[in-house]
Amino acid sequence: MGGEGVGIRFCGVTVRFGAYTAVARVDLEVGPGEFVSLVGPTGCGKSTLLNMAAGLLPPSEGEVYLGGRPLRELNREAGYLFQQDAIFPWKTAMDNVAFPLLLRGVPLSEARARAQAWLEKVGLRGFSHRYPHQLSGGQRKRVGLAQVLIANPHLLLMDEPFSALDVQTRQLMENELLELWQADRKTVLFVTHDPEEAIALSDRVVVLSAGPAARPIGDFPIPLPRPRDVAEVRLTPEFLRIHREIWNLLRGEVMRAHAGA
Ligand SMILES: Nc1ncnc2c1ncn2[C@@H]1O[C@H](COP(=O)(O)OP(=O)(O)OP(=O)(O)O)[C@@H](O)[C@H]1O
Repeated sequence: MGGEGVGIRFCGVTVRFGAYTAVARVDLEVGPGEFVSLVGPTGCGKSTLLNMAAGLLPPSEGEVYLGGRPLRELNREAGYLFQQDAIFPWKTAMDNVAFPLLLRGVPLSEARARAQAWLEKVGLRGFSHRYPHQLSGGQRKRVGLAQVLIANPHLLLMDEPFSALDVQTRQLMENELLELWQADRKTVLFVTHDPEEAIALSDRVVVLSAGPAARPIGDFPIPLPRPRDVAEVRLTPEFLRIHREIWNLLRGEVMRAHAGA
């Protein structure tokens, strides 16, 4: 697969839901091929920003640019992975992964061959004929990842994709994601409430303030060497230093969010 990442930029973006201002005057840029995580207290607007990047939600004010062009419709260069599984229960793993290709008119036999290759890349060789209910949570997540990546998106939007998994499975999936990402450097915007996950994965971690009118209040470069093992990197002094800095900023916002809830 080819396809480097495409950059995305939020420029003075404000989103209102009726009288409620969710995010206000957000300026945020994710460069081509960069892996950026958004962390912030619950309800601060992380999913709102992802939905804008997906072109599902227009800003009330400001503009979102995709590769330098204003994004005014559904973002067809983006692949979206949610916390909940979005795979079809009535299709096998193979047909779930082949589905985006069939939508594009790729013939069935070719789509299935490419789906099989992707199932192997995400560690599901031998599981292609299973239905989602015959797979574990981690395996279903792998099917979802293959289904998104087979469409070769230039931008990956991930909304707490691994938060429902147990710790070991989650770390395996995080390492696999990093490996796949290193292979062709798609742009990634990753939402998580967990600063440790954000630091272990990212090139930069952006901290959002509590809502209403949330906005970025910290932007931390993560100079940890790659390739990374997400479990091992957490034990390094550099990781702990960055974690302390981010948590010092985040803690106050988490408390503000709870006080306002
Ligand atoms: N369609 C909507 N109508 C009204 N309010 C909304 C809508 N979507 C989101 N909101 C509000 O906007 C704010 C931001 O929501 P969003 O889902 O982006 O937060 P989040 O940071 O992703 O939260 P969490 O970490 O809990 O998933 C919240 O207060 C939410 O209640």
